[in-house]
Amino acid sequence: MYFENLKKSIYDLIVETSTNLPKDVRRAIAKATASENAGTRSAMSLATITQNIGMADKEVSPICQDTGLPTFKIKTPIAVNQLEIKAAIYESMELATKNGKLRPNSVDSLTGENSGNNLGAGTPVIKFEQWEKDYIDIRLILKGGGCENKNIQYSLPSELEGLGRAGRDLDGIRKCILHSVYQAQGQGCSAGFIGVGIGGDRSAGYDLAKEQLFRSVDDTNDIPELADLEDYIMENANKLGIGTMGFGGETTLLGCKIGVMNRIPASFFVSVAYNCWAFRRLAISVSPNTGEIKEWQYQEGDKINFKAEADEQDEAAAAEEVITLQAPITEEAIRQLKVGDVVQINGMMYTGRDAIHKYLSTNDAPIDLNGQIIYHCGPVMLKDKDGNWQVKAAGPTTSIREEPYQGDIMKRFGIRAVIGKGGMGAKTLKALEEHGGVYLNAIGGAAQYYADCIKSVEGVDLMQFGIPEAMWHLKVEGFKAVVTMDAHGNSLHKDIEMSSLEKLAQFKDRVYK
Ligand SMILES: O=C(O)C[C@H](O)C(=O)O
Ligand code: SF4
Repeated sequence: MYFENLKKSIYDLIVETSTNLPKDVRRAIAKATASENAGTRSAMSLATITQNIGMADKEVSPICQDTGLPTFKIKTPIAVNQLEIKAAIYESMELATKNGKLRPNSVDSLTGENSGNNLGAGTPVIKFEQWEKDYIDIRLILKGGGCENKNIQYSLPSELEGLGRAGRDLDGIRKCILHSVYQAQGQGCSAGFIGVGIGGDRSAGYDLAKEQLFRSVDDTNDIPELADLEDYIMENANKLGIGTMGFGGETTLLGCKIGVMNRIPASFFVSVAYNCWAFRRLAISVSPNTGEIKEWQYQEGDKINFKAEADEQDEAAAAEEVITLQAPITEEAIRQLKVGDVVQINGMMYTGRDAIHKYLSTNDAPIDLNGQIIYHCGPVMLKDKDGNWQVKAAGPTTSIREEPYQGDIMKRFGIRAVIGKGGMGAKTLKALEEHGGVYLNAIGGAAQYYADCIKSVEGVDLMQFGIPEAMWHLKVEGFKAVVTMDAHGNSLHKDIEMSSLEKLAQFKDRVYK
């Protein structure tokens, strides 16, 4: 019975972590929502984010389609069999994947093959420790790829853009942390949380940074200097004006936790783990006798329940300014759009992310893409009992990874719009101008919100790349996004990057002696 109970406990932990955002994280998001000015793109994004959290609660479905690299941290009393816990984790992971609570996310690094069940070399990550207490503590974090790609490690001393020299002292550490928030821009689905590790070697430094993400958002650091630095960062990183999704705005950072360990004389690392707003981490205390859950962690304080429905008044006000796009779209219609416009899409869109872009750069498209829309998205899909595909979660992925291919592919196939998040670079911007195309920024992490806009799955191509990477043909209604790069050479991402760099430079002067 112990093993069956243990499996159930771990399964419940996985499902709750993927679908139900912790209370401390909800409070931080609610606070950001209250501080954002009404009518701005950031306020609109936060409204979608909170609605998405409410929808995930209601549907018991993934908050974000990227259920990340599941990482378990486990503490066991001396006599507990750790191999049994590992076996229970593997079985629960497989079941959670089969039930659409996790996206199949484990990919062979050499062949690109998706294992389909979230198991494979190095996945999930499981770390054990022993302790003297009489219960098992199991912590789980589901950290997505977009924010993981924005982690950064500094080796001091270092020259930092906007901030100048960062030396081997508390002030140098301060500069690194501010810089880490700047360099992430909106790409890690800001507003984000950061865990910082000072010291260690390169791997221990990142481990320490990630360990900080297991602290409660509302706790206070035991080390007074670091408690002060955490407050300083929270106050000042929010002056960078990056805002939700990098649209500009008041809140860029939702939490900052800093840990320290010794180093060796020659090395001085500051490692930063960036986590998106979809900060999914929970923990349980489990009985070593029965395998049952004794207690859930991170449950202090009030729980904010966000509504799963849009506010009707807000909707009506927003609808007045929304431009409707229906694919196939003409070049003329695209050239009329400008940065800042809010669009809603009705009709077809086709998913394409890393594998598809690489494929299309040397192969023909499986369908006619002329005038069509590409959506940078790797959804969670499940087959229902009649054999039809159902979309379980479908938010955008970080677009910048497609920068080497995007412009050429748009021109070659006549694609008029791409939807993603975080923006793209100079090469794509130039192609948009030459060819007549737009980049549409969707709200990162809003996987339930967008899944709801998808009315049917009309087909799928290139399934050999696995579920997240295949080309899904989706029929959508009222799919909202913001034009952040237009056909006139304008890019909101470029503008925010420049203005935030200027703001970053205000923090150049020494603060700590
Ligand atoms: O893989 C994804 O679906 C999204 C990823 O987490 C990202 O932020 O780009
Ligand atoms: S899409 Fe955004 S919210 Fe989802 S895992 Fe990636 S960074 Fe996080």
